[in-house]
Amino acid sequence: MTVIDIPGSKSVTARALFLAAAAEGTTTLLRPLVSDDTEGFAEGLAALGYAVRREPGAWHIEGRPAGPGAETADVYCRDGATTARFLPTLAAAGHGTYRFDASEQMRRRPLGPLTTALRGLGVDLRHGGEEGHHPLDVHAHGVKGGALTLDAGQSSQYLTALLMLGPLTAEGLDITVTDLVSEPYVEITLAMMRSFGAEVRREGRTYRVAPTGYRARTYGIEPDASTASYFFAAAALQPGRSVTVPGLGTGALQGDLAFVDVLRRMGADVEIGADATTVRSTGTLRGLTVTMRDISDTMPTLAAIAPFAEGLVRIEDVANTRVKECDRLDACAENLRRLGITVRTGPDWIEIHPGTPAGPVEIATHGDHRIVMSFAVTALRTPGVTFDDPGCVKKTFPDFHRVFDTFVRTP
Ligand SMILES: O=C(O)C1=C[C@@H](OP(=O)(O)O)[C@@H](O)[C@H](O)C1
Ligand SMILES: C=C(OP(=O)(O)O)C(=O)O
Repeated sequence: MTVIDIPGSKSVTARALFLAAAAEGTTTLLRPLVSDDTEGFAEGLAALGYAVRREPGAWHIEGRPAGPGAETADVYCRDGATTARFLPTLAAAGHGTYRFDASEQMRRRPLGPLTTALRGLGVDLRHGGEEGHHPLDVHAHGVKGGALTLDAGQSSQYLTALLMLGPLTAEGLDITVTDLVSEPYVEITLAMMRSFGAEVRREGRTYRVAPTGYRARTYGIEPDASTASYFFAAAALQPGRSVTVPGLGTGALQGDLAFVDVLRRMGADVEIGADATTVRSTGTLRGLTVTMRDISDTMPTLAAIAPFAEGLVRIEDVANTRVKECDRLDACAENLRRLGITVRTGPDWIEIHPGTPAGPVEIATHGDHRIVMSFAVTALRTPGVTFDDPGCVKKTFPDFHRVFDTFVRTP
């Protein structure tokens, strides 16, 4: 059995950075993810005037409950949607003038429901280009709070940003949600807000957040469950193999651990313990129809092993994967077809037929880390797979290729 240590969760690290920056006191984050997304977040905080000290294995953040220390700042959010959506929301609670911009792809990704909600709360927010997209100018003068309605049907990150803003408002926030994708990510947000001292409760479709502020603490970041999916899939795909990921067990915050339930339905042997998860191949991989609305970051992982299943794999309710680092439904279909696999797609679904992928093929990554990491799993049983941009894994896992190669070579 191979044991793999997976780096820290991107989602947990990003939330922890926000909460630490907003808290009273100094927070230490243990085992934060060190990657383009989270370094971009930390550098964004530093540009806003927060004191962030990064040591190997521990990041220290001095909280500023009144908001950014800088009166003006230019913040580049790189390719990270958590950075691009959470940081302008944090800055809105302070006093100053801040400009936010992001990569070309992040400029294309939507944030209109979030900017509309912030304006509804009285935030003076202007778009430098297209409405509902980066770049943004935030003229911050504190947020009074109140009630708002939000459509989070395209991204749960709008709701997460506003929930985390709630304790920093003068009167608290009531957020009523009309639609919501990726709901388990909101559960991560609620759990982490509470562990930094916030009071938040849910009544039906309404989240009520009290104006408590946050308290600093020492916080341990759990391993990234989406990253773990590549190793779980690789074990399920190869007869005789198994993998154990420590630090992700029944108490894990991240919904993406439920990817192992998909592998179990396909025939893998799965054991979720108190503090570790193990996946073993049984030599069988069945087709299935599965909704991935809650865990759509693992859609490419499943698509990449789908041809090896005995029957059709149909993945449903994943429309929002079209507005991620690339259009992931199209990118998966394009690359599977290059490998000779029959694929059909619709607005929010993909169907992958059984077949034997055949190289040599260069995978078109579209700069998307998950396309690389997913098709690296396909490559385990497909000679001749290469990538046009293998380095784009740096977004969430700069060391992916080395760690994955070691995993492949360790029996
Ligand atoms: O809140 C988060 O940390 C995330 C939420 C999800 O996004 P959407 O809510 O946009 O689906 C997920 O895809 C992303 O990788 C991280
Ligand atoms: C969609 C992703 O990232 P984000 O939305 O945080 O940029 C991802 O990591 O797959």
